[in-house]
Amino acid sequence: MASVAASHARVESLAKAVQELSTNAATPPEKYILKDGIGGTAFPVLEVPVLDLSLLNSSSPEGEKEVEKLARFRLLWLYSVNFSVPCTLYYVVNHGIKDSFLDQVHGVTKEFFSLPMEEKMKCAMPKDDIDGYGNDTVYSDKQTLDWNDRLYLVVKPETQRKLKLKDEDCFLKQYGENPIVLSRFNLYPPCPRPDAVLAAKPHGDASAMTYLLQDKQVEGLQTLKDGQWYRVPIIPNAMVVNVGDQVEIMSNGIFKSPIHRVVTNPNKERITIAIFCTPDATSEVGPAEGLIDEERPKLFNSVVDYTGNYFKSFQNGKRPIDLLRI
Ligand SMILES: O=C(O)CCC(=O)C(=O)O
Ligand SMILES: [Fe+2]
Repeated sequence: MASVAASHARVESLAKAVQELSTNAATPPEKYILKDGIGGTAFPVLEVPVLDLSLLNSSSPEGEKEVEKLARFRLLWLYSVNFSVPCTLYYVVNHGIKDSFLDQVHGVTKEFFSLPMEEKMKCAMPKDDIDGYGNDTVYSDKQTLDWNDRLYLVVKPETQRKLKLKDEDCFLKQYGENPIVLSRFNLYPPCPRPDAVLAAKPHGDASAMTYLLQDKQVEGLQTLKDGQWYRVPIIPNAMVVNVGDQVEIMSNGIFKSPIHRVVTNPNKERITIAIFCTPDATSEVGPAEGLIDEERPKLFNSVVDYTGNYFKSFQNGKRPIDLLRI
Protein backbone atom coordinates (compact mmCIF):
# COMPACT_ATOMS: atom_id res chain seq x y z
CA MET A 1 0.00 0.00 0.00
CA ALA A 2 1.52 3.33 -1.12
CA SER A 3 0.57 5.21 2.01
CA VAL A 4 2.05 2.85 4.57
CA ALA A 5 5.23 4.87 5.20
CA ALA A 6 3.35 8.14 5.71
CA SER A 7 0.81 6.55 7.99
CA HIS A 8 3.56 4.97 10.08
CA ALA A 9 4.79 8.42 11.01
CA ARG A 10 1.31 9.41 12.04
CA VAL A 11 0.68 6.43 14.27
CA GLU A 12 4.13 6.71 15.86
CA SER A 13 3.41 10.34 16.62
CA LEU A 14 0.39 9.11 18.57
CA ALA A 15 2.84 7.14 20.70
CA LYS A 16 1.36 3.63 20.57
CA ALA A 17 -1.69 1.65 19.72
CA VAL A 18 -4.02 1.61 22.72
CA GLN A 19 -3.79 -2.17 22.59
CA GLU A 20 -0.08 -1.91 23.41
CA LEU A 21 -0.63 0.69 26.12
CA SER A 22 -3.19 -1.60 27.70
CA THR A 23 -0.70 -4.44 27.90
CA ASN A 24 2.42 -2.52 28.82
CA ALA A 25 1.49 0.57 30.83
CA ALA A 26 0.40 0.45 34.48
CA THR A 27 -1.59 3.61 34.02
CA PRO A 28 -2.83 5.40 30.88
CA PRO A 29 -0.71 8.32 29.67
CA GLU A 30 -1.92 11.74 30.75
CA LYS A 31 -3.49 12.57 27.39
CA TYR A 32 -6.13 9.86 27.90
CA ILE A 33 -7.22 11.08 31.34
CA LEU A 34 -10.33 13.27 31.65
CA LYS A 35 -9.57 15.80 34.33
CA ASP A 36 -13.14 15.73 35.73
CA GLY A 37 -13.49 11.94 35.57
CA ILE A 38 -16.39 10.30 33.73
CA GLY A 39 -19.18 11.69 35.90
CA GLY A 40 -19.86 8.96 38.46
CA THR A 41 -19.75 5.21 38.90
CA ALA A 42 -23.36 3.94 38.73
CA PHE A 43 -25.48 4.55 35.64
CA PRO A 44 -29.04 3.26 35.17
CA VAL A 45 -29.94 0.94 32.29
CA LEU A 46 -31.82 2.59 29.45
CA GLU A 47 -35.17 1.14 28.42
CA VAL A 48 -34.49 0.49 24.73
CA PRO A 49 -37.42 -0.40 22.41
CA VAL A 50 -36.90 -3.77 20.70
CA LEU A 51 -38.39 -4.06 17.24
CA ASP A 52 -39.01 -7.45 15.62
CA LEU A 53 -38.34 -6.86 11.91
CA SER A 54 -39.79 -10.25 10.92
CA LEU A 55 -43.22 -9.13 12.10
CA LEU A 56 -43.42 -5.81 10.29
CA ASN A 57 -44.75 -7.17 7.01
CA SER A 58 -47.07 -9.65 8.64
CA SER A 59 -50.83 -9.04 8.77
CA SER A 60 -51.11 -11.27 11.87
CA PRO A 61 -52.20 -9.72 15.19
CA GLU A 62 -48.51 -9.88 16.30
CA GLY A 63 -47.55 -7.96 13.15
CA GLU A 64 -50.14 -5.30 13.84
CA LYS A 65 -48.89 -4.99 17.40
CA GLU A 66 -45.35 -4.44 16.11
CA VAL A 67 -46.59 -1.66 13.79
CA GLU A 68 -48.42 -0.10 16.73
CA LYS A 69 -45.16 -0.22 18.65
CA LEU A 70 -43.46 1.65 15.81
CA ALA A 71 -46.10 4.35 16.02
CA ARG A 72 -45.91 4.48 19.80
CA PHE A 73 -42.21 5.14 19.76
CA ARG A 74 -42.71 7.53 16.80
CA LEU A 75 -40.34 5.42 14.74
CA LEU A 76 -42.80 5.46 11.87
CA TRP A 77 -42.75 9.20 11.82
CA LEU A 78 -44.14 9.66 8.31
CA TYR A 79 -47.40 8.09 9.38
CA SER A 80 -47.57 9.73 12.72
CA VAL A 81 -49.25 13.07 13.37
CA ASN A 82 -47.30 14.00 16.42
CA PHE A 83 -43.55 14.26 15.85
CA SER A 84 -42.81 15.59 19.30
CA VAL A 85 -40.68 12.85 20.86
CA PRO A 86 -39.48 10.38 18.27
CA CYS A 87 -37.29 7.68 19.70
CA THR A 88 -33.99 7.54 17.88
CA LEU A 89 -32.20 4.62 19.51
CA TYR A 90 -33.66 1.15 19.40
CA TYR A 91 -32.78 -2.51 18.95
CA VAL A 92 -33.87 -4.64 15.99
CA VAL A 93 -34.14 -8.42 16.30
CA ASN A 94 -34.99 -11.05 13.70
CA HIS A 95 -33.22 -8.82 11.20
CA GLY A 96 -32.46 -11.72 8.87
CA ILE A 97 -28.70 -11.72 9.41
CA LYS A 98 -27.68 -15.18 10.61
CA ASP A 99 -26.20 -15.42 14.12
CA SER A 100 -23.39 -17.55 12.68
CA PHE A 101 -22.49 -14.77 10.23
CA LEU A 102 -22.47 -12.16 13.01
CA ASP A 103 -20.22 -14.45 15.07
CA GLN A 104 -17.93 -14.74 12.08
CA VAL A 105 -17.74 -10.94 11.66
CA HIS A 106 -16.89 -10.63 15.34
CA GLY A 107 -14.29 -13.41 15.12
CA VAL A 108 -12.56 -11.93 12.07
CA THR A 109 -12.44 -8.53 13.80
CA LYS A 110 -10.79 -10.12 16.84
CA GLU A 111 -8.35 -11.95 14.58
CA PHE A 112 -7.41 -8.70 12.83
CA PHE A 113 -6.60 -6.92 16.09
CA SER A 114 -4.58 -9.96 17.23
CA LEU A 115 -2.24 -9.68 14.23
CA PRO A 116 1.32 -8.42 14.86
CA MET A 117 1.55 -4.63 14.66
CA GLU A 118 3.65 -4.91 11.53
CA GLU A 119 0.79 -6.70 9.77
CA LYS A 120 -1.86 -4.24 10.96
CA MET A 121 0.28 -1.31 9.85
CA LYS A 122 0.06 -2.60 6.29
CA CYS A 123 -3.41 -1.08 6.22
CA ALA A 124 -2.74 1.97 8.41
CA MET A 125 -4.91 5.05 7.91
CA PRO A 126 -3.37 7.38 5.37
CA LYS A 127 -2.41 10.78 6.74
CA ASP A 128 -5.49 12.69 5.62
CA ASP A 129 -8.06 9.91 5.57
CA ILE A 130 -9.79 7.76 8.16
CA ASP A 131 -10.00 4.64 6.01
CA GLY A 132 -7.68 2.04 7.55
CA TYR A 133 -6.17 1.01 10.89
CA GLY A 134 -5.33 3.61 13.52
CA ASN A 135 -6.72 5.67 16.35
CA ASP A 136 -7.51 9.31 17.22
CA THR A 137 -6.03 11.93 14.93
CA VAL A 138 -4.26 14.52 17.03
CA TYR A 139 -5.09 18.08 16.06
CA SER A 140 -3.93 19.80 19.25
CA ASP A 141 -2.12 19.24 22.55
CA LYS A 142 -5.35 19.96 24.43
CA GLN A 143 -7.17 16.95 23.01
CA THR A 144 -8.15 14.08 25.33
CA LEU A 145 -7.65 10.81 23.50
CA ASP A 146 -10.05 7.86 23.31
CA TRP A 147 -8.96 4.48 24.66
CA ASN A 148 -9.62 2.63 21.41
CA ASP A 149 -7.96 1.37 18.25
CA ARG A 150 -10.03 1.00 15.10
CA LEU A 151 -10.20 -0.18 11.55
CA TYR A 152 -12.38 1.84 9.21
CA LEU A 153 -13.34 0.29 5.87
CA VAL A 154 -15.44 1.94 3.19
CA VAL A 155 -18.03 -0.56 1.98
CA LYS A 156 -19.00 -0.19 -1.67
CA PRO A 157 -22.17 1.85 -2.40
CA GLU A 158 -25.03 -0.60 -2.11
CA THR A 159 -27.29 0.47 -4.92
CA GLN A 160 -29.85 -2.25 -4.48
CA ARG A 161 -30.81 -1.50 -0.92
CA LYS A 162 -33.26 1.33 -1.11
CA LEU A 163 -35.42 2.20 1.82
CA LYS A 164 -38.95 2.76 0.54
CA LEU A 165 -40.81 5.47 2.39
CA LYS A 166 -44.24 5.30 0.76
CA ASP A 167 -44.50 8.46 -1.38
CA GLU A 168 -41.74 10.32 0.45
CA ASP A 169 -38.16 10.19 -0.79
CA CYS A 170 -36.98 13.49 0.59
CA PHE A 171 -34.26 11.78 2.64
CA LEU A 172 -33.24 9.19 0.06
CA LYS A 173 -32.72 11.86 -2.61
CA GLN A 174 -30.19 13.50 -0.35
CA TYR A 175 -28.13 10.32 -0.22
CA GLY A 176 -27.11 11.10 -3.81
CA GLU A 177 -25.93 8.72 -6.52
CA ASN A 178 -23.19 7.04 -4.51
CA PRO A 179 -24.11 6.86 -0.85
CA ILE A 180 -21.29 5.63 1.32
CA VAL A 181 -21.41 2.73 3.72
CA LEU A 182 -18.47 2.86 6.09
CA SER A 183 -17.70 0.12 8.57
CA ARG A 184 -15.74 0.69 11.76
CA PHE A 185 -14.31 -2.27 13.68
CA ASN A 186 -13.64 -1.17 17.26
CA LEU A 187 -11.25 -2.73 19.73
CA TYR A 188 -11.51 -1.49 23.32
CA PRO A 189 -8.68 -3.05 25.34
CA PRO A 190 -8.97 -3.30 29.16
CA CYS A 191 -8.11 0.00 30.83
CA PRO A 192 -6.71 0.39 34.35
CA ARG A 193 -8.51 3.74 34.88
CA PRO A 194 -12.18 3.25 33.94
CA ASP A 195 -13.04 6.06 36.36
CA ALA A 196 -11.22 8.63 34.24
CA VAL A 197 -10.67 7.27 30.73
CA LEU A 198 -13.31 6.97 28.03
CA ALA A 199 -13.13 4.51 25.15
CA ALA A 200 -15.08 6.99 23.01
CA LYS A 201 -15.87 10.53 24.07
CA PRO A 202 -19.46 11.82 23.91
CA HIS A 203 -20.53 12.29 20.29
CA GLY A 204 -23.39 12.15 17.83
CA ASP A 205 -22.51 10.05 14.76
CA ALA A 206 -21.51 11.85 11.55
CA SER A 207 -23.62 9.38 9.56
CA ALA A 208 -27.25 9.57 8.53
CA MET A 209 -27.97 6.20 10.18
CA THR A 210 -25.74 3.86 12.22
CA TYR A 211 -26.09 0.13 12.81
CA LEU A 212 -24.04 -1.28 15.67
CA LEU A 213 -23.22 -4.88 16.50
CA GLN A 214 -22.46 -4.81 20.21
CA ASP A 215 -20.05 -7.13 21.98
CA LYS A 216 -22.07 -10.08 23.30
CA GLN A 217 -20.34 -10.17 26.68
CA VAL A 218 -18.95 -6.77 27.53
CA GLU A 219 -21.15 -3.70 27.92
CA GLY A 220 -19.78 -0.21 27.38
CA LEU A 221 -22.13 1.93 25.31
CA GLN A 222 -23.94 4.72 27.16
CA THR A 223 -26.37 7.31 25.89
CA LEU A 224 -27.30 10.71 27.27
CA LYS A 225 -30.96 11.37 28.05
CA ASP A 226 -32.19 14.42 29.97
CA GLY A 227 -28.68 15.14 31.22
CA GLN A 228 -28.17 11.62 32.59
CA TRP A 229 -25.96 8.84 31.15
CA TYR A 230 -27.72 5.49 30.67
CA ARG A 231 -26.15 2.12 29.92
CA VAL A 232 -27.34 0.52 26.68
CA PRO A 233 -27.91 -3.12 27.63
CA ILE A 234 -26.59 -6.04 25.60
CA ILE A 235 -29.04 -8.11 23.57
CA PRO A 236 -26.83 -10.71 21.83
CA ASN A 237 -26.93 -10.41 18.02
CA ALA A 238 -29.47 -7.59 18.06
CA MET A 239 -28.35 -4.47 16.19
CA VAL A 240 -28.44 -1.07 17.84
CA VAL A 241 -29.85 1.37 15.29
CA ASN A 242 -29.32 5.04 15.85
CA VAL A 243 -29.96 8.21 13.93
CA GLY A 244 -26.85 10.17 12.98
CA ASP A 245 -26.35 13.93 12.67
CA GLN A 246 -27.23 13.97 8.97
CA VAL A 247 -30.74 12.63 9.57
CA GLU A 248 -31.13 15.22 12.33
CA ILE A 249 -30.31 17.84 9.70
CA MET A 250 -32.53 16.31 6.96
CA SER A 251 -35.47 15.96 9.36
CA ASN A 252 -35.06 19.59 10.43
CA GLY A 253 -34.36 18.49 13.99
CA ILE A 254 -37.36 16.13 14.33
CA PHE A 255 -35.05 13.15 14.78
CA LYS A 256 -32.30 13.90 17.24
CA SER A 257 -28.94 12.22 16.80
CA PRO A 258 -28.42 10.70 20.26
CA ILE A 259 -25.28 11.68 22.15
CA HIS A 260 -23.48 8.54 23.20
CA ARG A 261 -20.11 7.51 24.60
CA VAL A 262 -18.22 4.34 25.41
CA VAL A 263 -16.83 3.61 28.87
CA THR A 264 -13.82 1.39 29.50
CA ASN A 265 -13.67 -1.90 31.35
CA PRO A 266 -10.82 -2.61 33.81
CA ASN A 267 -10.51 -6.33 32.99
CA LYS A 268 -12.15 -7.20 29.73
CA GLU A 269 -11.55 -6.44 26.10
CA ARG A 270 -14.59 -5.29 24.08
CA ILE A 271 -15.15 -5.50 20.32
CA THR A 272 -17.96 -3.81 18.38
CA ILE A 273 -18.69 -3.23 14.71
CA ALA A 274 -20.44 -0.10 13.51
CA ILE A 275 -21.85 0.47 10.03
CA PHE A 276 -22.35 4.11 9.10
CA CYS A 277 -24.70 4.96 6.22
CA THR A 278 -23.80 8.32 4.85
CA PRO A 279 -24.88 10.47 1.90
CA ASP A 280 -22.64 10.86 -1.13
CA ALA A 281 -19.83 13.34 -0.31
CA THR A 282 -20.93 15.59 -3.21
CA SER A 283 -24.58 15.64 -2.22
CA GLU A 284 -26.12 18.67 -0.53
CA VAL A 285 -27.75 17.71 2.75
CA GLY A 286 -30.29 20.04 4.36
CA PRO A 287 -33.69 20.13 6.04
CA ALA A 288 -36.36 18.59 3.75
CA GLU A 289 -38.66 21.29 2.36
CA GLY A 290 -41.77 19.46 3.55
CA LEU A 291 -40.55 19.65 7.12
CA ILE A 292 -40.11 23.41 7.21
CA ASP A 293 -43.07 25.65 8.02
CA GLU A 294 -43.98 28.61 10.19
CA GLU A 295 -44.21 26.50 13.31
CA ARG A 296 -40.95 24.74 12.57
CA PRO A 297 -38.68 27.14 10.71
CA LYS A 298 -35.52 25.89 9.06
CA LEU A 299 -33.12 24.95 11.87
CA PHE A 300 -29.96 24.08 9.90
CA ASN A 301 -28.00 25.42 6.97
CA SER A 302 -27.35 22.92 4.20
CA VAL A 303 -23.97 21.22 3.99
CA VAL A 304 -21.87 19.26 1.52
CA ASP A 305 -19.54 16.51 2.81
CA TYR A 306 -20.56 16.77 6.48
CA THR A 307 -18.46 13.71 7.30
CA GLY A 308 -15.33 15.14 5.69
CA ASN A 309 -15.43 18.16 7.99
CA TYR A 310 -16.73 16.38 11.07
CA PHE A 311 -13.61 15.08 12.77
CA LYS A 312 -11.69 18.31 12.97
CA SER A 313 -14.40 20.25 14.77
CA PHE A 314 -15.27 17.21 16.92
CA GLN A 315 -11.68 16.76 18.07
CA ASN A 316 -11.50 20.49 18.79
CA GLY A 317 -14.36 20.08 21.25
CA LYS A 318 -17.19 21.50 19.10
CA ARG A 319 -20.27 19.51 18.06
CA PRO A 320 -20.07 19.71 14.24
CA ILE A 321 -23.86 19.89 13.83
CA ASP A 322 -23.97 22.99 16.04
CA LEU A 323 -21.93 24.89 13.45
CA LEU A 324 -24.87 24.50 11.02
CA ARG A 325 -27.58 25.73 13.35
CA ILE A 326 -29.41 28.85 12.20
O1 LIG B 1 -18.65 0.63 20.42
C1 LIG B 1 -19.70 1.15 20.73
O2 LIG B 1 -20.47 0.69 21.58
C2 LIG B 1 -20.13 2.44 20.05
C3 LIG B 1 -19.20 2.88 18.97
C4 LIG B 1 -19.54 4.23 18.43
O3 LIG B 1 -20.24 5.01 19.02
C5 LIG B 1 -18.99 4.61 17.11
O4 LIG B 1 -18.17 3.84 16.54
O5 LIG B 1 -19.40 5.69 16.61
FE1 LIG C 1 -20.96 6.53 17.68
